[in-house]
Amino acid sequence: MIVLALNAGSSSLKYGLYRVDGDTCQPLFADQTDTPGGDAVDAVMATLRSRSLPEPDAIGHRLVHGGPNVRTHTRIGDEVMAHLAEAEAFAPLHVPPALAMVRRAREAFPERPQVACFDTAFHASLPKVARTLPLPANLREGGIERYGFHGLSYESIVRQLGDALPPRTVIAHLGNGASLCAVRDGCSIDTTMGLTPTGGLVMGTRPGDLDPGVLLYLMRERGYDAARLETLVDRESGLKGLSGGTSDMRELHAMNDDNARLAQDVFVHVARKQVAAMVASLGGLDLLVFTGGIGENDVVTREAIVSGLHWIGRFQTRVMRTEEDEQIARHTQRLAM
Ligand SMILES: Nc1ncnc2c1ncn2[C@@H]1O[C@H](COP(=O)(O)OP(=O)(O)O)[C@@H](O)[C@H]1O
Ligand SMILES: CC(=O)OP(=O)(O)O
Ligand SMILES: [Mg+2]
Repeated sequence: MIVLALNAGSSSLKYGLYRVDGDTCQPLFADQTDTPGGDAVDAVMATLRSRSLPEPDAIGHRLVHGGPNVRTHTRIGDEVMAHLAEAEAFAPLHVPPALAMVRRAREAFPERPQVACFDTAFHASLPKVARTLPLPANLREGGIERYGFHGLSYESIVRQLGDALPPRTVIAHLGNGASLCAVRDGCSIDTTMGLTPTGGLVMGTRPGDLDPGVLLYLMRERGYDAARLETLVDRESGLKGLSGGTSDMRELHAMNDDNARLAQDVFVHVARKQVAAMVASLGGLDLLVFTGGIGENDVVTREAIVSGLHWIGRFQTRVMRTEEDEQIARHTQRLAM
């Protein structure tokens, strides 16, 4: 089966065409553009056709959030579309452009199966104590809890490791968005992101964990409303806010500037501290895996994080390529059959 995998992230659309047959997933073409959204589906199809690549038999979409009601990868029908519309509110940076792509792909290929693959699915195994946010029951019952994200990336690392996966692993997905996952015996038992992909580590444009009092202060004393706060925490904070310019780690390394240095130092400080938190949840550490654009390519940042963790004792470190798109293709083939 030929599968088109569409991975709409916060800052890019990555996509790949795969021939999936049982356990083998052969890449035929992969590329990325910087504008996820409905129009991107037509642009991707034009590129594939211009290269005389085969037409997809099925299309798989990465959805960062499925809301409280959809937490397993699933074939897309009208009922799922209604749940996805609800999920927009939980991840306004990611879900609206991804959903626009689902709508356009369903319109363009009404007869071909479409599959939604969720970042939240891998974290369905979170124990109650890790899932629960310390809020009153009426809010918790409304689905306000820790969902966790980057699940397709974590799944792909667990799959690639296979029998080499030790009992206690921390996976660090460090890209534009960044999070950590504590994996015990192949299952997520803790993770740094929460209800939305804004929490946890310092990211390209998101702050990660922030004293909630900061938001209250900004509302009360500085007149920020919800829309202004959303822009602040989704687009203006993190590495970009700290450096006063770029969210791109490569550019930060190349700059000779105090704020650029501060941005890198805070990124490393928080990542190191949160790795230690994941180790505490696991009760020890056998393997630390780095993945994502920064995790895979940035030896300086990796070494800065690991050099502050030697007190943990003996553990292995590995750098692995995230295969989110292959993971989407595999699920799509399985669910489209
Ligand atoms: N060689 C490199 N050194 C340092 N950072 C890198 C390198 N290559 C990529 N990056 C960083 O990876 C980040 C993008 O990660 P990526 O996983 O591609 O993002 P996305 O979340 O959009 O999928 C950017 O901050 C970029 O600067
Ligand atoms: C969940 C998330 O932050 O995704 P990305 O890293 O693709 O922005
Ligand atoms: Mg990504």
